[in-house]
Amino acid sequence: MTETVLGVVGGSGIYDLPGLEHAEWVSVESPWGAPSDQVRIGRIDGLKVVFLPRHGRGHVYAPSDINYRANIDVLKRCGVTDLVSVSACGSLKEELAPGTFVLVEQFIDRTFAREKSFFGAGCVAHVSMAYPVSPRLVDTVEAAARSENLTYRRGGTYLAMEGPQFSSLAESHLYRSWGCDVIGMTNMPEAKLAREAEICYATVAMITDYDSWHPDHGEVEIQAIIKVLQDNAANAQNLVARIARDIPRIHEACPVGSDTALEFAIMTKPEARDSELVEKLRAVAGRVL
Ligand SMILES: CSC[C@H]1O[C@H](OP(=O)(O)O)[C@H](O)[C@@H]1O
Ligand SMILES: Nc1ncnc2[nH]cnc12
Repeated sequence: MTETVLGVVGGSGIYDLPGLEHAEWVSVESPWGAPSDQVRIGRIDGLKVVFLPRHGRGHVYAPSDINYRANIDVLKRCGVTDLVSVSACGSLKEELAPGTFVLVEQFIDRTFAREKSFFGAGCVAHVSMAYPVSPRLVDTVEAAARSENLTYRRGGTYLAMEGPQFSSLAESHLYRSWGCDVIGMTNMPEAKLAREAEICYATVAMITDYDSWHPDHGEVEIQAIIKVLQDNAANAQNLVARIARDIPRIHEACPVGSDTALEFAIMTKPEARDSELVEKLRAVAGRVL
């Protein structure tokens, strides 16, 4: 029996979580380097909540500069079982207007300049990413979105691009032709690393703009994005608080195996493993090492 610990990664515009009781900023060290910031640890209705601002307070890190491995490692060290990412995203569909919350189901990873795995030479592992989000966690997020009267849609594919520049018109049309629904720069490799760390993951994509494809909306403009983010920050924070109040206090087994992803994933024989890497893996993979 494992007690639920809710992790929240706050994206652009979300640098704190008001409503956390007994909250304090805590430094957590990681063998994977420096995380984006200290974590804010507190309680909501008795539940332990661990918040990490993805870009750091003051928005210090660009998407390619975020140390995703350190971030997931410190969340794991804090006991996080279930992680909700709150992310600003562009819309690739007419019906997903700015202000809509999309509960993402799938990802296409087009990032190319990031460390994407905790594993590698000396300890090789392959986990499944067929179902990257945890449906049970999304159930909780959806119920919370409904209770908060948010405009939301469950399902959708998130295209992760490298950035930091926004897409060209041709790229925007290409991603639409692939059937993608939203576009952002951060949820990969975050979702992959959460899976390797056996943490259930869900993404709340807050639509801030129509990317560059929409004939009536023109190019993406950061001022317009910031305005939508400011208008929606309270909604996002209320949503997280509701999730924290409603999520079951005992972590329920994930139907797609997020919390047991490493069970048979490690290929390298124990005697062939690199002891330094094994030591670094202690928090994320200690259960199976
Ligand atoms: C502020 S627009 C671009 C920026 O916003 C998104 O970040 P996050 O997912 O952390 O909310 C997007 O991925 C870009 O990093
Ligand atoms: N159009 C867009 N492309 C990539 N990331 C975004 N974040 C918010 N809007 C975005």
